[in-house]
Amino acid sequence: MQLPGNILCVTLGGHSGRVAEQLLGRGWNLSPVTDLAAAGRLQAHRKFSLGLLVVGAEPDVAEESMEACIAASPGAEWVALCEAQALESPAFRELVLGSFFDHLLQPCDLRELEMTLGHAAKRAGLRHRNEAARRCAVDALGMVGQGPAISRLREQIRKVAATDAPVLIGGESGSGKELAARAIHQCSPRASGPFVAVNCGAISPSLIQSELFGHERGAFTGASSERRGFIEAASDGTIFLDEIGDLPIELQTNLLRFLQEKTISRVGGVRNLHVDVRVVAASHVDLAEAVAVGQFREDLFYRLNVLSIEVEPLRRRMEDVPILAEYFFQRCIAKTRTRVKGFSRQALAAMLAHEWPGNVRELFNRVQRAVVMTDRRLIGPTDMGLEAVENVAGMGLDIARTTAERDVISLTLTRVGRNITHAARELGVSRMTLYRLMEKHGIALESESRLQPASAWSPAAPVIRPTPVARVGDSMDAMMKSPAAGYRSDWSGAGKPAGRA
Ligand SMILES: Nc1ncnc2c1ncn2[C@@H]1O[C@H](COP(=O)(O)OP(=O)(O)OP(=O)(O)O)[C@@H](O)[C@H]1O
Repeated sequence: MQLPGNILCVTLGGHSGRVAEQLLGRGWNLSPVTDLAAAGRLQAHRKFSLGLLVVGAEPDVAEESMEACIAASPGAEWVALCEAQALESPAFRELVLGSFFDHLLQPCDLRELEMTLGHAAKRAGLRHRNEAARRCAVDALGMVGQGPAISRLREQIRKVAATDAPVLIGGESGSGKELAARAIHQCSPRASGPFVAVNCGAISPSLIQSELFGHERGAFTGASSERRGFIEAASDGTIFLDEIGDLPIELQTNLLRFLQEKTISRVGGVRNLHVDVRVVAASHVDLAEAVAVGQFREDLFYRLNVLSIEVEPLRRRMEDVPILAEYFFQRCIAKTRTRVKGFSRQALAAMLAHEWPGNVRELFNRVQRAVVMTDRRLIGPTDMGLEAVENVAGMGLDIARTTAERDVISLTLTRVGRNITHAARELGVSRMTLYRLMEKHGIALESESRLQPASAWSPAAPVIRPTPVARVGDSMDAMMKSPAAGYRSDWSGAGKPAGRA
Protein backbone atom coordinates (compact mmCIF):
# COMPACT_ATOMS: atom_id res chain seq x y z
CA MET A 1 0.00 0.00 0.00
CA GLN A 2 1.29 3.45 -0.88
CA LEU A 3 1.37 5.37 2.37
CA PRO A 4 -0.22 8.79 2.35
CA GLY A 5 1.93 11.63 3.63
CA ASN A 6 1.21 14.49 6.00
CA ILE A 7 -0.60 12.87 8.91
CA LEU A 8 -1.04 14.92 12.04
CA CYS A 9 -1.19 12.57 15.03
CA VAL A 10 -2.54 14.23 18.16
CA THR A 11 -2.16 12.09 21.28
CA LEU A 12 -3.97 13.66 24.22
CA GLY A 13 -4.53 13.16 27.92
CA GLY A 14 -1.11 11.72 28.65
CA HIS A 15 -2.10 8.69 26.64
CA SER A 16 0.86 6.62 25.47
CA GLY A 17 2.40 7.65 22.17
CA ARG A 18 2.92 3.99 21.27
CA VAL A 19 0.53 4.10 18.30
CA ALA A 20 2.41 7.01 16.76
CA GLU A 21 5.69 5.17 17.27
CA GLN A 22 4.30 2.01 15.65
CA LEU A 23 3.01 3.90 12.64
CA LEU A 24 6.30 5.76 12.27
CA GLY A 25 8.07 2.44 12.48
CA ARG A 26 5.98 1.13 9.61
CA GLY A 27 6.92 4.05 7.40
CA TRP A 28 3.96 6.38 7.86
CA ASN A 29 4.79 10.04 7.43
CA LEU A 30 3.50 11.17 10.79
CA SER A 31 3.90 14.36 12.80
CA PRO A 32 3.22 13.40 16.43
CA VAL A 33 2.17 16.03 18.97
CA THR A 34 0.85 15.67 22.49
CA ASP A 35 -1.26 18.79 22.90
CA LEU A 36 -3.54 20.97 20.78
CA ALA A 37 -1.32 24.04 21.06
CA ALA A 38 1.55 22.14 19.47
CA ALA A 39 -0.84 20.86 16.82
CA GLY A 40 -1.86 24.48 16.08
CA ARG A 41 1.75 25.54 15.70
CA LEU A 42 2.41 22.74 13.20
CA GLN A 43 -0.80 23.39 11.29
CA ALA A 44 0.21 27.03 10.85
CA HIS A 45 3.13 25.92 8.70
CA ARG A 46 2.11 22.62 7.17
CA LYS A 47 -0.84 21.32 5.25
CA PHE A 48 -2.17 18.02 6.58
CA SER A 49 -4.50 15.77 4.60
CA LEU A 50 -5.08 13.32 7.45
CA GLY A 51 -5.46 13.62 11.21
CA LEU A 52 -5.34 10.92 13.88
CA LEU A 53 -6.61 11.70 17.36
CA VAL A 54 -5.53 9.27 20.05
CA VAL A 55 -7.30 9.56 23.41
CA GLY A 56 -7.85 7.32 26.42
CA ALA A 57 -10.96 6.38 28.35
CA GLU A 58 -11.72 9.90 29.52
CA PRO A 59 -10.93 12.27 26.74
CA ASP A 60 -10.37 15.68 28.17
CA VAL A 61 -11.00 17.23 24.79
CA ALA A 62 -12.93 20.43 24.89
CA GLU A 63 -15.13 20.05 21.86
CA GLU A 64 -14.51 23.63 20.79
CA SER A 65 -10.73 23.41 20.89
CA MET A 66 -10.77 20.12 19.01
CA GLU A 67 -13.09 21.64 16.41
CA ALA A 68 -10.69 24.57 16.07
CA CYS A 69 -7.88 22.06 15.51
CA ILE A 70 -9.93 20.29 12.82
CA ALA A 71 -10.83 23.59 11.18
CA ALA A 72 -7.14 24.55 11.05
CA SER A 73 -6.53 21.78 8.51
CA PRO A 74 -9.28 22.33 5.97
CA GLY A 75 -9.88 19.37 3.72
CA ALA A 76 -8.21 16.90 6.10
CA GLU A 77 -10.02 13.73 7.17
CA TRP A 78 -9.79 12.68 10.84
CA VAL A 79 -9.74 9.29 12.48
CA ALA A 80 -10.24 8.87 16.24
CA LEU A 81 -8.64 6.10 18.25
CA CYS A 82 -10.17 5.88 21.70
CA GLU A 83 -11.24 3.50 24.45
CA ALA A 84 -14.87 2.36 24.44
CA GLN A 85 -15.53 4.29 27.65
CA ALA A 86 -14.63 7.53 25.90
CA LEU A 87 -17.79 7.23 23.85
CA GLU A 88 -19.85 7.49 27.02
CA SER A 89 -19.18 11.21 26.90
CA PRO A 90 -21.98 12.83 24.85
CA ALA A 91 -19.71 15.71 23.83
CA PHE A 92 -17.03 13.33 22.55
CA ARG A 93 -19.61 11.19 20.74
CA GLU A 94 -21.01 14.30 19.10
CA LEU A 95 -17.54 15.39 18.06
CA VAL A 96 -16.70 12.02 16.53
CA LEU A 97 -20.03 11.79 14.74
CA GLY A 98 -19.86 15.28 13.34
CA SER A 99 -16.22 15.78 12.49
CA PHE A 100 -14.50 12.42 12.07
CA PHE A 101 -14.23 10.09 9.11
CA ASP A 102 -14.22 7.06 11.42
CA HIS A 103 -13.29 5.89 14.91
CA LEU A 104 -11.61 2.76 16.19
CA LEU A 105 -11.58 1.33 19.68
CA GLN A 106 -8.48 0.51 21.68
CA PRO A 107 -6.92 -1.96 21.80
CA CYS A 108 -6.82 -1.90 18.05
CA ASP A 109 -5.18 -4.06 15.48
CA LEU A 110 -2.51 -1.98 13.75
CA ARG A 111 -3.52 -3.32 10.34
CA GLU A 112 -7.10 -2.26 10.91
CA LEU A 113 -5.89 1.22 11.83
CA GLU A 114 -3.71 1.36 8.71
CA MET A 115 -6.65 0.32 6.56
CA THR A 116 -8.89 2.99 8.06
CA LEU A 117 -6.21 5.62 7.57
CA GLY A 118 -5.87 4.48 3.96
CA HIS A 119 -9.61 4.90 3.37
CA ALA A 120 -9.60 8.28 5.03
CA ALA A 121 -6.68 9.31 2.80
CA LYS A 122 -8.66 8.30 -0.29
CA ARG A 123 -11.57 10.43 0.84
CA ALA A 124 -9.26 13.37 1.54
CA GLY A 125 -7.90 12.99 -2.00
CA LEU A 126 -11.40 13.05 -3.41
CA ARG A 127 -12.26 16.12 -1.38
CA HIS A 128 -9.11 17.80 -2.66
CA ARG A 129 -10.10 17.09 -6.27
CA ASN A 130 -13.57 18.40 -5.61
CA GLU A 131 -12.17 21.56 -4.10
CA ALA A 132 -9.86 22.04 -7.10
CA ALA A 133 -12.84 21.67 -9.46
CA ARG A 134 -14.78 24.20 -7.39
CA ARG A 135 -11.92 26.70 -7.62
CA CYS A 136 -11.89 26.23 -11.42
CA ALA A 137 -15.55 27.20 -11.48
CA VAL A 138 -14.79 30.57 -9.92
CA ASP A 139 -12.96 32.75 -12.36
CA ALA A 140 -10.69 35.64 -11.53
CA LEU A 141 -13.70 37.94 -11.88
CA GLY A 142 -15.62 36.23 -9.08
CA MET A 143 -18.10 34.89 -11.60
CA VAL A 144 -19.16 31.41 -10.65
CA GLY A 145 -20.62 28.82 -12.99
CA GLN A 146 -19.65 26.23 -15.54
CA GLY A 147 -22.74 25.82 -17.70
CA PRO A 148 -23.10 26.93 -21.32
CA ALA A 149 -24.92 30.18 -20.40
CA ILE A 150 -22.17 31.45 -18.11
CA SER A 151 -19.49 30.34 -20.58
CA ARG A 152 -21.26 32.36 -23.29
CA LEU A 153 -21.46 35.33 -20.94
CA ARG A 154 -17.73 35.16 -20.16
CA GLU A 155 -16.99 35.01 -23.89
CA GLN A 156 -19.21 38.05 -24.54
CA ILE A 157 -17.57 39.94 -21.69
CA ARG A 158 -14.14 39.17 -23.07
CA LYS A 159 -15.17 40.47 -26.51
CA VAL A 160 -16.85 43.69 -25.41
CA ALA A 161 -14.07 44.43 -22.90
CA ALA A 162 -11.61 44.76 -25.75
CA THR A 163 -13.53 47.72 -27.22
CA ASP A 164 -14.38 51.10 -25.74
CA ALA A 165 -17.97 51.34 -26.97
CA PRO A 166 -20.95 51.63 -24.61
CA VAL A 167 -22.48 48.35 -23.50
CA LEU A 168 -26.07 47.69 -22.51
CA ILE A 169 -26.62 44.75 -20.18
CA GLY A 170 -30.05 43.16 -19.94
CA GLY A 171 -31.34 40.62 -17.49
CA GLU A 172 -33.65 40.20 -14.56
CA SER A 173 -33.01 41.70 -11.17
CA GLY A 174 -30.34 39.87 -9.20
CA SER A 175 -29.11 37.87 -12.20
CA GLY A 176 -25.60 39.35 -12.14
CA LYS A 177 -25.68 42.44 -14.39
CA GLU A 178 -23.48 44.50 -12.09
CA LEU A 179 -21.06 41.62 -11.74
CA ALA A 180 -20.89 41.42 -15.53
CA ALA A 181 -20.29 45.20 -15.73
CA ARG A 182 -17.44 44.92 -13.23
CA ALA A 183 -16.01 42.03 -15.20
CA ILE A 184 -16.10 44.10 -18.40
CA HIS A 185 -14.22 46.87 -16.60
CA GLN A 186 -11.68 44.50 -15.07
CA CYS A 187 -10.97 42.84 -18.42
CA SER A 188 -10.69 46.16 -20.26
CA PRO A 189 -7.67 48.41 -20.78
CA ARG A 190 -9.35 50.70 -18.22
CA ALA A 191 -8.96 48.15 -15.43
CA SER A 192 -6.50 50.31 -13.50
CA GLY A 193 -9.02 53.19 -13.52
CA PRO A 194 -12.07 53.52 -11.25
CA PHE A 195 -15.31 51.58 -11.60
CA VAL A 196 -18.22 53.68 -10.40
CA ALA A 197 -21.62 52.02 -10.06
CA VAL A 198 -24.69 54.25 -9.92
CA ASN A 199 -28.22 53.00 -9.41
CA CYS A 200 -30.23 55.58 -11.33
CA GLY A 201 -33.44 54.31 -9.76
CA ALA A 202 -32.20 54.84 -6.21
CA ILE A 203 -31.31 58.54 -6.45
CA SER A 204 -34.07 61.10 -6.07
CA PRO A 205 -34.90 62.91 -9.32
CA SER A 206 -34.09 66.27 -7.70
CA LEU A 207 -30.54 65.17 -6.92
CA ILE A 208 -29.63 62.95 -9.79
CA GLN A 209 -28.33 65.67 -12.12
CA SER A 210 -25.84 67.03 -9.61
CA GLU A 211 -24.94 63.52 -8.47
CA LEU A 212 -24.09 62.47 -12.02
CA PHE A 213 -22.66 65.68 -13.44
CA GLY A 214 -21.47 67.43 -10.26
CA HIS A 215 -22.16 71.04 -9.34
CA GLU A 216 -20.35 74.35 -8.96
CA ARG A 217 -20.24 76.28 -5.74
CA GLY A 218 -23.48 78.20 -5.19
CA ALA A 219 -25.31 76.29 -7.93
CA PHE A 220 -28.22 75.80 -5.54
CA THR A 221 -29.05 76.30 -1.90
CA GLY A 222 -26.68 74.17 0.12
CA ALA A 223 -24.04 73.89 -2.62
CA SER A 224 -21.39 75.51 -0.45
CA SER A 225 -18.50 74.09 -2.45
CA GLU A 226 -17.93 72.65 -5.91
CA ARG A 227 -18.38 68.91 -6.20
CA ARG A 228 -17.40 66.39 -8.87
CA GLY A 229 -20.19 64.10 -10.01
CA PHE A 230 -20.06 60.34 -10.54
CA ILE A 231 -19.14 60.74 -14.22
CA GLU A 232 -16.05 62.77 -13.36
CA ALA A 233 -15.23 60.38 -10.53
CA ALA A 234 -15.08 57.60 -13.11
CA SER A 235 -12.46 59.46 -15.21
CA ASP A 236 -10.22 57.02 -17.11
CA GLY A 237 -12.42 54.19 -15.88
CA THR A 238 -15.96 52.92 -16.30
CA ILE A 239 -19.31 54.22 -15.06
CA PHE A 240 -22.00 51.61 -14.58
CA LEU A 241 -25.47 53.12 -14.88
CA ASP A 242 -27.84 50.57 -13.41
CA GLU A 243 -31.58 50.90 -13.97
CA ILE A 244 -30.90 53.38 -16.76
CA GLY A 245 -34.60 53.19 -17.64
CA ASP A 246 -35.32 55.17 -14.45
CA LEU A 247 -33.25 58.16 -15.62
CA PRO A 248 -35.57 61.18 -15.93
CA ILE A 249 -36.14 62.11 -19.56
CA GLU A 250 -34.42 65.55 -19.22
CA LEU A 251 -31.30 63.89 -17.90
CA GLN A 252 -31.35 61.44 -20.76
CA THR A 253 -30.64 64.44 -23.02
CA ASN A 254 -27.60 65.41 -20.91
CA LEU A 255 -26.34 61.85 -20.93
CA LEU A 256 -26.74 61.63 -24.69
CA ARG A 257 -24.69 64.82 -25.07
CA PHE A 258 -22.01 63.33 -22.88
CA LEU A 259 -21.93 60.13 -24.94
CA GLN A 260 -21.66 62.09 -28.17
CA GLU A 261 -19.23 64.81 -27.15
CA LYS A 262 -17.40 63.30 -24.19
CA THR A 263 -17.92 66.52 -22.29
CA ILE A 264 -20.08 67.43 -19.32
CA SER A 265 -20.99 70.64 -17.60
CA ARG A 266 -21.59 70.73 -13.89
CA VAL A 267 -24.87 72.08 -12.51
CA GLY A 268 -24.48 75.85 -12.25
CA GLY A 269 -21.36 75.76 -14.40
CA VAL A 270 -20.58 77.28 -17.76
CA ARG A 271 -17.46 75.29 -18.66
CA ASN A 272 -17.54 72.13 -20.74
CA LEU A 273 -15.26 69.59 -19.09
CA HIS A 274 -13.75 66.79 -21.14
CA VAL A 275 -14.14 63.44 -19.38
CA ASP A 276 -12.83 60.09 -20.63
CA VAL A 277 -15.25 57.49 -19.26
CA ARG A 278 -16.67 54.30 -20.68
CA VAL A 279 -20.39 53.82 -20.10
CA VAL A 280 -21.88 50.46 -19.28
CA ALA A 281 -25.62 50.58 -18.60
CA ALA A 282 -28.13 48.02 -17.43
CA SER A 283 -31.82 47.68 -17.23
CA HIS A 284 -34.20 44.95 -16.17
CA VAL A 285 -37.02 46.55 -18.15
CA ASP A 286 -37.33 46.35 -21.90
CA LEU A 287 -35.86 49.66 -23.08
CA ALA A 288 -37.16 49.15 -26.61
CA GLU A 289 -40.65 49.10 -25.13
CA ALA A 290 -39.84 52.16 -23.01
CA VAL A 291 -38.81 53.88 -26.27
CA ALA A 292 -42.07 52.81 -27.90
CA VAL A 293 -44.15 54.40 -25.13
CA GLY A 294 -42.04 57.56 -25.08
CA GLN A 295 -40.37 56.96 -21.71
CA PHE A 296 -36.87 56.54 -23.07
CA ARG A 297 -35.14 58.56 -25.79
CA GLU A 298 -34.69 56.51 -28.92
CA ASP A 299 -31.41 58.22 -29.84
CA LEU A 300 -29.99 57.49 -26.37
CA PHE A 301 -31.16 53.91 -26.61
CA TYR A 302 -29.23 53.43 -29.87
CA ARG A 303 -26.19 55.21 -28.45
CA LEU A 304 -26.10 52.95 -25.42
CA ASN A 305 -27.04 49.80 -27.25
CA VAL A 306 -23.94 49.62 -29.43
CA LEU A 307 -23.03 46.31 -27.81
CA SER A 308 -25.50 44.37 -25.77
CA ILE A 309 -25.25 41.42 -23.47
CA GLU A 310 -27.93 39.47 -21.75
CA VAL A 311 -27.48 37.75 -18.42
CA GLU A 312 -29.70 34.68 -18.33
CA PRO A 313 -32.04 34.25 -15.37
CA LEU A 314 -30.91 31.56 -12.96
CA ARG A 315 -33.83 29.26 -13.81
CA ARG A 316 -32.39 28.93 -17.33
CA ARG A 317 -29.00 27.83 -16.02
CA MET A 318 -29.98 25.51 -13.22
CA GLU A 319 -26.79 23.52 -13.75
CA ASP A 320 -24.98 26.36 -11.94
CA VAL A 321 -27.21 26.31 -8.85
CA PRO A 322 -25.27 23.69 -6.83
CA ILE A 323 -21.92 25.26 -7.59
CA LEU A 324 -23.18 28.77 -6.78
CA ALA A 325 -24.73 27.50 -3.56
CA GLU A 326 -21.46 25.85 -2.60
CA TYR A 327 -19.53 29.03 -3.41
CA PHE A 328 -21.86 31.20 -1.31
CA PHE A 329 -21.78 28.65 1.49
CA GLN A 330 -17.98 28.73 1.59
CA ARG A 331 -18.05 32.54 1.62
CA CYS A 332 -20.53 32.57 4.49
CA ILE A 333 -18.69 30.07 6.67
CA ALA A 334 -15.29 31.66 6.00
CA LYS A 335 -16.27 34.51 8.32
CA THR A 336 -17.97 32.56 11.08
CA ARG A 337 -17.30 29.60 13.31
CA THR A 338 -19.94 27.11 12.38
CA ARG A 339 -20.56 23.40 12.60
CA VAL A 340 -22.54 23.44 9.37
CA LYS A 341 -20.88 21.21 6.83
CA GLY A 342 -22.92 21.79 3.71
CA PHE A 343 -26.23 20.96 2.07
CA SER A 344 -28.34 17.87 2.43
CA ARG A 345 -29.50 15.99 -0.65
CA GLN A 346 -32.99 17.24 0.05
CA ALA A 347 -31.79 20.85 0.09
CA LEU A 348 -30.12 20.36 -3.27
CA ALA A 349 -33.27 18.78 -4.69
CA ALA A 350 -35.35 21.70 -3.35
CA MET A 351 -32.92 24.21 -4.88
CA LEU A 352 -33.20 22.49 -8.24
CA ALA A 353 -36.99 22.54 -8.04
CA HIS A 354 -37.18 26.23 -7.13
CA GLU A 355 -37.72 28.83 -9.86
CA TRP A 356 -35.46 31.56 -8.38
CA PRO A 357 -37.49 34.68 -9.21
CA GLY A 358 -34.85 36.73 -7.37
CA ASN A 359 -32.09 34.95 -9.29
CA VAL A 360 -28.54 34.68 -7.92
CA ARG A 361 -29.16 37.30 -5.24
CA GLU A 362 -32.02 35.22 -3.89
CA LEU A 363 -29.81 32.14 -3.79
CA PHE A 364 -27.14 34.06 -1.89
CA ASN A 365 -29.68 35.37 0.60
CA ARG A 366 -31.19 31.94 1.17
CA VAL A 367 -27.78 30.37 1.74
CA GLN A 368 -26.84 33.15 4.18
CA ARG A 369 -30.07 32.65 6.06
CA ALA A 370 -29.66 28.89 6.16
CA VAL A 371 -26.13 29.06 7.59
CA VAL A 372 -27.44 31.22 10.43
CA MET A 373 -30.73 29.44 11.03
CA THR A 374 -29.92 25.76 10.77
CA ASP A 375 -29.47 23.62 13.87
CA ARG A 376 -28.09 20.75 11.85
CA ARG A 377 -24.78 19.98 10.24
CA LEU A 378 -26.35 19.67 6.82
CA ILE A 379 -28.65 22.45 5.65
CA GLY A 380 -32.15 21.24 4.83
CA PRO A 381 -34.80 22.75 2.53
CA THR A 382 -36.68 24.44 5.37
CA ASP A 383 -33.50 26.16 6.59
CA MET A 384 -33.43 27.82 3.17
CA GLY A 385 -37.13 28.63 3.29
CA LEU A 386 -37.69 26.24 0.39
CA GLU A 387 -40.33 23.61 -0.02
CA ALA A 388 -39.07 20.07 0.43
CA VAL A 389 -39.44 17.90 -2.63
CA GLU A 390 -39.68 14.12 -2.72
CA ASN A 391 -37.22 12.46 -0.44
CA VAL A 392 -34.87 10.51 -2.69
CA ALA A 393 -33.48 8.38 0.12
CA GLY A 394 -35.10 4.97 0.23
CA MET A 395 -37.33 5.47 -2.77
CA GLY A 396 -35.85 2.51 -4.64
CA LEU A 397 -33.70 2.56 -7.75
CA ASP A 398 -36.50 2.35 -10.29
CA ILE A 399 -38.35 5.30 -8.87
CA ALA A 400 -35.10 7.18 -8.36
CA ARG A 401 -34.12 6.64 -12.00
CA THR A 402 -37.52 7.72 -13.23
CA THR A 403 -37.50 10.80 -11.02
CA ALA A 404 -34.02 11.71 -12.17
CA GLU A 405 -34.96 11.23 -15.83
CA ARG A 406 -37.99 13.48 -15.42
CA ASP A 407 -35.98 16.12 -13.54
CA VAL A 408 -33.17 16.15 -16.08
CA ILE A 409 -35.61 16.55 -18.96
CA SER A 410 -37.50 19.34 -17.18
CA LEU A 411 -34.29 21.14 -16.24
CA THR A 412 -32.88 20.87 -19.73
CA LEU A 413 -36.09 22.13 -21.32
CA THR A 414 -36.08 25.02 -18.89
CA ARG A 415 -32.48 25.81 -19.62
CA VAL A 416 -32.84 25.89 -23.39
CA GLY A 417 -36.01 27.96 -23.36
CA ARG A 418 -38.16 24.88 -24.12
CA ASN A 419 -36.62 24.43 -27.53
CA ILE A 420 -37.09 20.73 -28.35
CA THR A 421 -34.24 20.54 -30.85
CA HIS A 422 -31.75 22.07 -28.44
CA ALA A 423 -33.01 20.01 -25.51
CA ALA A 424 -32.79 16.78 -27.50
CA ARG A 425 -29.24 17.62 -28.53
CA GLU A 426 -28.22 18.43 -24.95
CA LEU A 427 -29.77 15.23 -23.67
CA GLY A 428 -28.16 13.14 -26.38
CA VAL A 429 -31.46 11.72 -27.68
CA SER A 430 -33.49 12.22 -30.87
CA ARG A 431 -36.38 14.67 -30.92
CA MET A 432 -38.81 11.77 -31.27
CA THR A 433 -37.34 10.09 -28.18
CA LEU A 434 -37.58 13.33 -26.28
CA TYR A 435 -41.25 13.74 -27.21
CA ARG A 436 -41.86 10.15 -26.11
CA LEU A 437 -40.10 10.72 -22.80
CA MET A 438 -42.00 13.95 -22.21
CA GLU A 439 -45.23 12.11 -22.78
CA LYS A 440 -44.13 9.33 -20.44
CA HIS A 441 -43.39 11.83 -17.67
CA GLY A 442 -46.35 14.08 -18.39
CA ILE A 443 -44.13 17.04 -19.25
CA ALA A 444 -46.07 19.41 -21.45
CA LEU A 445 -44.20 21.96 -23.49
CA GLU A 446 -46.67 24.74 -22.75
CA SER A 447 -47.68 23.91 -19.21
CA GLU A 448 -44.36 25.04 -17.78
CA SER A 449 -44.03 28.03 -20.05
CA ARG A 450 -44.71 30.20 -17.02
CA LEU A 451 -41.15 29.31 -16.10
CA GLN A 452 -40.01 31.05 -19.25
CA PRO A 453 -41.42 34.54 -19.33
CA ALA A 454 -40.28 36.18 -22.51
CA SER A 455 -37.10 37.92 -21.65
CA ALA A 456 -37.63 41.48 -20.54
CA TRP A 457 -34.90 42.25 -23.00
CA SER A 458 -35.22 42.68 -26.72
CA PRO A 459 -32.25 44.54 -28.09
CA ALA A 460 -32.81 46.33 -31.30
CA ALA A 461 -29.19 46.90 -32.15
CA PRO A 462 -26.75 44.14 -33.10
CA VAL A 463 -26.14 41.73 -30.27
CA ILE A 464 -22.93 39.84 -29.78
CA ARG A 465 -24.03 36.24 -29.53
CA PRO A 466 -21.43 33.55 -29.93
CA THR A 467 -22.77 30.33 -31.37
CA PRO A 468 -23.92 27.86 -28.71
CA VAL A 469 -21.10 25.77 -27.31
CA ALA A 470 -21.53 22.02 -27.31
CA ARG A 471 -20.84 20.60 -23.86
CA VAL A 472 -18.74 17.62 -23.16
CA GLY A 473 -20.63 14.98 -21.20
CA ASP A 474 -24.00 16.53 -21.81
CA SER A 475 -25.64 13.27 -22.70
CA MET A 476 -28.58 11.96 -20.72
CA ASP A 477 -26.36 9.37 -19.06
CA ALA A 478 -23.85 11.94 -17.93
CA MET A 479 -26.57 14.18 -16.58
CA MET A 480 -28.15 11.33 -14.73
CA LYS A 481 -24.87 10.90 -12.91
CA SER A 482 -24.35 14.61 -12.39
CA PRO A 483 -25.24 16.55 -9.24
CA ALA A 484 -28.01 18.25 -11.22
CA ALA A 485 -29.82 14.94 -11.14
CA GLY A 486 -29.99 15.22 -7.37
CA TYR A 487 -27.92 12.19 -6.51
CA ARG A 488 -24.97 13.71 -4.82
CA SER A 489 -25.16 13.03 -1.15
CA ASP A 490 -23.91 16.27 0.33
CA TRP A 491 -23.50 19.63 -1.23
CA SER A 492 -22.11 22.42 0.70
CA GLY A 493 -22.36 25.85 -0.95
CA ALA A 494 -21.89 36.53 -2.79
CA GLY A 495 -23.03 39.55 -1.91
CA LYS A 496 -23.52 42.72 -3.75
CA PRO A 497 -20.17 44.24 -4.66
CA ALA A 498 -19.44 47.21 -2.48
CA GLY A 499 -18.83 50.66 -3.77
CA ARG A 500 -22.17 51.19 -5.45
CA ALA A 501 -22.98 54.86 -5.62
N1 LIG B 1 -22.18 34.16 -11.61
C1 LIG B 1 -22.10 34.66 -10.37
N2 LIG B 1 -21.15 34.23 -9.56
C2 LIG B 1 -21.05 34.70 -8.29
N3 LIG B 1 -21.86 35.62 -7.77
C3 LIG B 1 -22.83 36.10 -8.56
C4 LIG B 1 -23.01 35.65 -9.89
N4 LIG B 1 -24.05 36.31 -10.43
C5 LIG B 1 -24.51 37.14 -9.48
N5 LIG B 1 -23.77 37.02 -8.35
C6 LIG B 1 -23.99 37.72 -7.08
O1 LIG B 1 -25.40 37.88 -6.93
C7 LIG B 1 -25.70 39.15 -6.40
C8 LIG B 1 -26.59 39.92 -7.39
O2 LIG B 1 -25.82 40.21 -8.56
P1 LIG B 1 -25.85 41.67 -9.25
O3 LIG B 1 -25.93 42.78 -8.22
O4 LIG B 1 -24.72 41.74 -10.21
O5 LIG B 1 -27.25 41.55 -9.99
P2 LIG B 1 -28.01 42.63 -10.86
O6 LIG B 1 -28.54 41.91 -12.04
O7 LIG B 1 -27.10 43.81 -11.13
O8 LIG B 1 -29.18 43.03 -9.88
P3 LIG B 1 -30.10 44.36 -9.92
O9 LIG B 1 -30.78 44.39 -11.26
O10 LIG B 1 -31.07 44.15 -8.81
O11 LIG B 1 -29.18 45.53 -9.69
C9 LIG B 1 -24.36 39.83 -6.15
O12 LIG B 1 -24.01 39.57 -4.82
C10 LIG B 1 -23.42 39.13 -7.09
O13 LIG B 1 -22.09 39.17 -6.63
